[in-house]
Amino acid sequence: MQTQKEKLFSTQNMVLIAIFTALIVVCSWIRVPVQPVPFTLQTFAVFVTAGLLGSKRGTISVIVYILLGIIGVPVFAGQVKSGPSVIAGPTGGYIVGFIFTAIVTGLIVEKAANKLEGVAKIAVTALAMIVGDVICFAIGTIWFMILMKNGLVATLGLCVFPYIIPDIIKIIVAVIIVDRMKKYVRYFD
Ligand SMILES: O=C(O)CCCC[C@@H]1SC[C@@H]2NC(=O)N[C@@H]21
Repeated sequence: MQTQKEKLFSTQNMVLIAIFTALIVVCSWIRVPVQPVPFTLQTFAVFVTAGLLGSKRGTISVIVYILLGIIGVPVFAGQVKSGPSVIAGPTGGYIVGFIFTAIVTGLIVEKAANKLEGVAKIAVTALAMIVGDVICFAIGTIWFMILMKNGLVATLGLCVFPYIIPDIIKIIVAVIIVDRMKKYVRYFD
């Protein structure tokens, strides 16, 4: 009988975690490098990862992604693309926020959405991603304000407003992908 820990770190789960870490890396490279905050597909990747793998495995994928960046692999999207200085920089709050996005989105999907069917399941999956995104933006914005000594309104103009419509589109696409792909990943649960 496998313990919870052995199950979480089974070979299948390690492979899944590696695949989804790679997805986050690739989605970080797909970016429009505007300053100070680039447009990227990182949140999309975190939504899909947490939606398909759930809270624990999804969060581990995000943490592995961040650790890769911290040790120097160029996986971040900002001007400086790796190293601890990125976390300490203006977009570091979003990167830390991805961890909480994965925890919260994964938990809501596991505990609520996966127990539902049809439209209700899709609606709760979308809600899970919206809540996760709001948390990421909140941490990213507060981080940016403190670091850049900016006011709230100016920071919202730089860090939130331009990204709302793109992030809504990402959520719609992520919900469709999670809905269609869930049956393949459930095999490994
Ligand atoms: O430097 C990094 O790697 C982090 C960049 C963070 C970009 C944020 S994530 C939420 C929002 N949506 C985007 O497309 N860009 C910002």
